[in-house]
Parts: sequence; structure tokens; C-alpha cells
Amino acid sequence: MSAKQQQIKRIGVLTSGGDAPGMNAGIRAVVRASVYYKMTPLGIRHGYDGFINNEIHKMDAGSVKHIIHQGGTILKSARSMEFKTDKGMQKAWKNVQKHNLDAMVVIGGDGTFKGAMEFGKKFDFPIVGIPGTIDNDIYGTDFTVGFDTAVNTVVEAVDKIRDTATSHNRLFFVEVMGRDAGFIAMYSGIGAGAEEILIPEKDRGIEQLFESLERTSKRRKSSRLVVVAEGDKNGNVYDLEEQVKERFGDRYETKVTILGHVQRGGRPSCTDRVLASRLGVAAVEALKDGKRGVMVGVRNRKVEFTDLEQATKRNPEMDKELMRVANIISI
Ligand SMILES: Nc1ncnc2c1ncn2[C@@H]1O[C@H](COP(=O)(O)OP(=O)(O)O)[C@@H](O)[C@H]1O
Ligand SMILES: O=P(O)(O)OC[C@H]1O[C@](O)(COP(=O)(O)O)[C@@H](O)[C@@H]1O
Ligand SMILES: [Mg+2]
Repeated sequence: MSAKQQQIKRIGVLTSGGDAPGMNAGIRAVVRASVYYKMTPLGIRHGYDGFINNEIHKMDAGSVKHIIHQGGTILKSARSMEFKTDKGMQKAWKNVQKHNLDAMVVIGGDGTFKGAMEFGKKFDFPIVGIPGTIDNDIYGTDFTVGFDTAVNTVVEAVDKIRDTATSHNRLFFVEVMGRDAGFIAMYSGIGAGAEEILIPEKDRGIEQLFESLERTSKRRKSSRLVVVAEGDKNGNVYDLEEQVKERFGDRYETKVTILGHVQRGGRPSCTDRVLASRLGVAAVEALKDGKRGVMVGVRNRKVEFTDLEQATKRNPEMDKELMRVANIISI
């Protein structure tokens, strides 16, 4: 073990960006693993805002009891404009010194990792990232913490919409989250049996939708569900509804549902709890072993490390096989 590795005694942990179910399981694992390895865990509240404003407190194994099943994040989260400035980062660095922090674990999405990478380089400070976002838009891990719970929430909601859509022979546009990525739409669309799935990763979305509506308007299907990722390039769900009305007139009766933040809340699924627990332990062990500037993820069921730089620069590819499956089963 090198001298640098032995120095890690006090580890900060924060959650940042959009909260995601399973973040609490991640915090719990980071805290418990730190205690297990005789280090002191410190919780940083309100993401990078709390890092700047000194909202930092010691934690212990007991401070994370009874949280594994709770959605949201007990440390709270924030989107911090100030952390994007040199002044903000300098203030946060003062707090690192004040609390003798040797390293930090950040749980969040691509933005959180960009901030971590910059801060880590600027002050030569060891940081490890855990992917926590419902969007699943991080390169270097098969799944992010929160994605599984979110898609299950969406499927449950879309199943309910299906009941009323079928009863009235209606066409529903359901908008799901995913700022720039279609993973939530693709998985929940397949899982809920949507007739069409519109995602930013696919260009032909609207034409394909028109073609399939043309085909099925003759068949009088009892209902149609179109799941649309919020980041889809063909416009928002209301624009889409308008375009369909213009083209098909009263051949389709249309409705729009925007699921919104209901997708971000709720009890984390077992899959998310296990993923977050594995990644929390792996993050602490990585820091203990001298790793820094990396994200811990799981690929092909194994824990893997990816440079934060890569994790933020590269976009995970939408699985072509999933698109093909969606196409085949929605005829
Ligand atoms: N280029 C950057 N430099 C410094 N901090 C950043 C940068 N990009 C994002 N951040 C910080 O990370 C926070 C979370 O990022 P955001 O994109 O909102 O969510 P997520 O991490 O879930 O993708 C931002 O509010 C900001 O404080
Ligand atoms: O809650 P906010 O700040 O309006 O953000 C909404 C965005 O956050 C998300 O729910 C999660 O994104 P991040 O994890 O990148 O923060 C996106 O799907 C959505 O576009
Ligand atoms: Mg993001």
C-alpha cells in the first residue's frame, strides 16, 4: 500500500442532480463500508450546494438505518449553479480542508460526474462516482441506480392507461422522462406493450408512427399507446397529438398523459437496492485501494471501473436488438 492510499481516513458522500430511487441504499453502503474499513464517513447535504455551504456532518452505521427501502435521498440533492464557477469550487475546497476530507464519493448523473472530474483535477482530490439517475444515460454501466424502479413505475401507470384507452378506443401519447435518452421509453414501452415508442436515438420516429397509424386505422385496434421520451426530437407530446389530428382527423381520438416526477419517486426495487449496495461498497474499496477519478458500474454482472472522463463524454448506445424487438412485437 502506498503512502497516499494509507491517508484515506475520512470520506465524504453526497447525492447530486435528479434524485433516484436507490440513492439511499447507495449512501448506506458507502457509510457502512467506510465504517467496516475503519474510516470516518461524512454526509454532505444538498449536493454540491451543501459542499460549498459547509453542510457536512459525521455519520456512522446507525445514521443510515431504516433507509434502504426509502425513495429520494436522505442527504437531499441539488442542481448547483455555483459549483460550476471557480469561486464555488474554491469555497468547497476550503470545506474539504476544514473537515480533513481525504476523498469523496458522489452519487449522481453525468452532470455530477463532470463537476467531480473538474474538482478532482483542480485540487488533486480523490473522487469516485456512483451512477445514480433514472435516465440510465451513463456510459460504463449496464444500468444506473434508479432506472429499474422508474421503469416499473412507468409500466404500472401505462397498464392503467391501457384500461381506459381500450374502453374508449383511444390513442394515448404518454410522455416519460429521459432528458436526452430513450432508455426509460424503450424499456417501459416494451414492458407495457406500447404500439409505438419514440426516442431521441431513432430518427424515423414520426414517419414510422404515421405509417403504423395508417395501417391500423383500417384494422380498428381497440387502443393505441405511444410512449414518447421527453427528449424525442419530433417535438413534445402535444405537438405530436396535433400532427396526428391534422393528418388523421377523427379517425383517431387522442389523449395525452405526461407522467412527470411520479417516475422519480417511490420505494426502490430490489434490483436497484442491490445495485446501489454493490456500487457503494465498491466505491469505498476503490478509494481505499488508491483509485480516483473513476466511476464504479456493473457490466455483464461484474463491477467495473470507467474513467469519469469517458463516463461523461460517451453516451451509452441504445441496444439495436431492443429496437428490433419493439418493432416486431408491436405489429
Ligand atoms: N461542467 C460542470 N462543472 C462543474 N459542475 C458541474 C458541471 N456540470 C454539472 N455540474 C454540477 O453537477 C450538478 C448535477 O448535474 P445535473 O446535470 O443537474 O444532474 P445529473 O448529475 O443527475 O446529470 C449540477 O447542478 C452542477 O452543480
Ligand atoms: O426535476 P427537474 O430538475 O425538473 O429535472 C428533470 C430531469 O431530471 C431527470 O428526471 C433525471 O435527470 P438527471 O438524473 O440527469 O438529473 C430527467 O429525466 C428529467 O429531464
Ligand atoms: Mg443527467
